[in-house]
This record gives sequence, C-alpha cells and structure tokens, in this order.
Amino acid sequence: MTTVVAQGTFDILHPGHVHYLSDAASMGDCLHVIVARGENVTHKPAPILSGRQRRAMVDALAVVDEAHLGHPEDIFVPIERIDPDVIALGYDQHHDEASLRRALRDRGIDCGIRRASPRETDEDELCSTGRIIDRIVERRC
Ligand SMILES: Cc1cc2nc3c(=O)[nH]c(=O)nc-3n(C[C@H](O)[C@H](O)[C@H](O)COP(=O)(O)O)c2cc1C
Ligand SMILES: Nc1ncnc2c1ncn2[C@@H]1O[C@H](COP(=O)(O)OP(=O)(O)OP(=O)(O)O)[C@@H](O)[C@H]1O
Repeated sequence: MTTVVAQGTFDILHPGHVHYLSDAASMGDCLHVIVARGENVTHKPAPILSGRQRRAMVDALAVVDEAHLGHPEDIFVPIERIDPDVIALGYDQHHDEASLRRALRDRGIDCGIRRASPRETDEDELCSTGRIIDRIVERRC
C-alpha cells in the first residue's frame, strides 16, 4: 500500500489542479491532500475561498482519498500523522526539494519526493486561479 501526499492552495478548482491530483494519485494506492491555510499562502495573493470550502471541494474529487486542512504553524505535523511513502510536488511549486528532503530527514520522516507533470492546456482552458480571477475582473467589473 503506497500512500501519497499532495498539497497546495486549490483556490477555485480548475483542470490543472485535477491533473496534478490525478498524477499524484497514479504514484500510489491512496492519495491524501493537504490544503494550505490561507494565512500560510504568502507567495501570492491570499485565497478568495475559505480553507473549509477549499478542503471540501478537493475532498469531493474521485482521485482523492482524503483532504485535510493544513496545520497553521508546522507543515510537518500532518505529514507525521499521514506517514506517506511519497510527497508529490506540483510541477511548478516553489519548494526546494533538497531542503525539504533535509527537513524530512531531521524530523525522522522516511519518504520520497516526486514531481507531478504539467498539463498540456487547450487554448480555451484557463488553468490558473490567478488568470481566472483576472478574467472575472475584466469581464464582470
Ligand atoms: C510537504 C508539505 C506539507 C505542507 N503542509 C502544509 C500545512 O500543513 N499547512 C499549510 O498551511 N501549508 C502547508 N504546506 C504549504 C502549502 O501547501 C504551500 O506552500 C503553498 O502555500 C501552496 O502553494 P501553491 O498553491 O502555490 O502550490 C505544505 C507544503 C509542503 C511541501
Ligand atoms: N496547468 C497545470 N498543470 C499541472 N499542474 C497544475 C496546473 N495548474 C496548477 N497545477 C498544480 O496545482 C498546484 C496547486 O495549484 P494552485 O492552488 O497554486 O493554483 P494555481 O492555479 O497554480 O494558482 P495561481 O495561478 O494563482 O498561481 C500548483 O502548484 C500546480 O503544481
């Protein structure tokens, strides 16, 4: 039984998220997803939707076995609880694999790190939360 963990903000779901989570699910038998707390999303604008709503939407996807709202202070607490075999990072996620590997080793967590693939996007698809919001502003405001 191979347990995989994926994580992200998942604000306003789009096909890029579904691709990432399907790819992560294909790396094992059971997929857990950690949904970032709004206060910890510091590298881009804060999410529009609440953590509770983002978690519920991710949890409803068929490829996801269980979605968890992330820990507010220590990102390794849910990892210790889930005890995954693999952490699947999104293709463009900013996390540095070497430092993540070191932090996992320091905490005594034995798991691999893999990268998901990017999705080939059709011209009529918007696979970015930021771009979906830009289009809403452009067309409705
Ligand atoms: C292994 C791992 C575990 C994480 N666990 C949490 C967590 O418990 N709580 C949280 O708020 N963020 C957690 N994060 C951080 C966010 O998911 C991530 O840094 C970010 O804010 C979402 O980025 P993205 O939506 O741009 O991909 C974790 C990140 C990693 C790599
Ligand atoms: N087109 C895509 N192909 C594959 N994975 C994707 C794609 N779009 C998003 N993802 C994955 O889903 C993860 C979580 O997405 P996130 O919540 O950061 O949304 P986003 O749409 O990338 O946000 P934004 O466009 O506002 O930066 C991303 O880090 C990325 O790895």
